[in-house]
Amino acid sequence: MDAMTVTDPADPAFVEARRAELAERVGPRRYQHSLGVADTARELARTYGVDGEAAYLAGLLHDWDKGYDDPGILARADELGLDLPEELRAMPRVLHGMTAAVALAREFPALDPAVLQAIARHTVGEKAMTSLDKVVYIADALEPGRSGKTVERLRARVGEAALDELFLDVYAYWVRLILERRHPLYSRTTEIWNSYMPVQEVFRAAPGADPMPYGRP
Ligand SMILES: Nc1ncnc2c1ncn2[C@@H]1O[C@H](COP(=O)(O)OP(=O)(O)O)[C@@H](O)[C@H]1O
Repeated sequence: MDAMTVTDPADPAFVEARRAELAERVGPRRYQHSLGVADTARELARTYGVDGEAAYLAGLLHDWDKGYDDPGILARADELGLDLPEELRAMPRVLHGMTAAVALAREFPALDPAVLQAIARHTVGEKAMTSLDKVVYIADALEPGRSGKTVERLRARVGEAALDELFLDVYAYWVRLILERRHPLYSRTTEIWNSYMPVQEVFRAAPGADPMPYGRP
């Protein structure tokens, strides 16, 4: 029997079947990246008390739809019935996680919704990310194939920093990269970032203080 015909996630052969299929869906570099994200997600899961097998599977499948080019991913989104705002239609590179989650749910209905959600959220994130979502998001940036000083500094924080802190550090790193590359930034990114910020303490001046202490020439 062809290994790829194993479609039940409860079957121990399911992961191997999807690995084989992924190797045909994406190029060799992207396949290696996916294996790296899967392994890194499993390690992060162990460190931060998350389900390791769910993390591995979400990491393995996060780039399931990365083989499509820009017109291809838009056609895929339409075929899957995703209702995309104009802004996202103009940013086809951010769509592959969202389409993958919907496509995988359709093809493998028994797949854990928590795994699908982590896949959907791995590119632009979301408010109220679960620990599994965060682990996959971080693993995407820190897998062994990624290099650079900032990546190394972030990697060194694994296990030292709390998961929430590490997630925000990686998120901030990605946003900086997008700005440095002069790429457009998805408008919800600010809203998502702000949702993780603590409520700011409001500074109140003493009664009778100069109302414009910083504004006077
Ligand atoms: N908030 C964002 N706004 C706009 N583009 C983004 C945002 N986050 C990620 N991207 C871009 O989406 C693309 C895919 O990112 P990602 O899914 O993290 O990579 P990969 O799937 O290759 O591991 C990249 O070009 C990245 O810069």
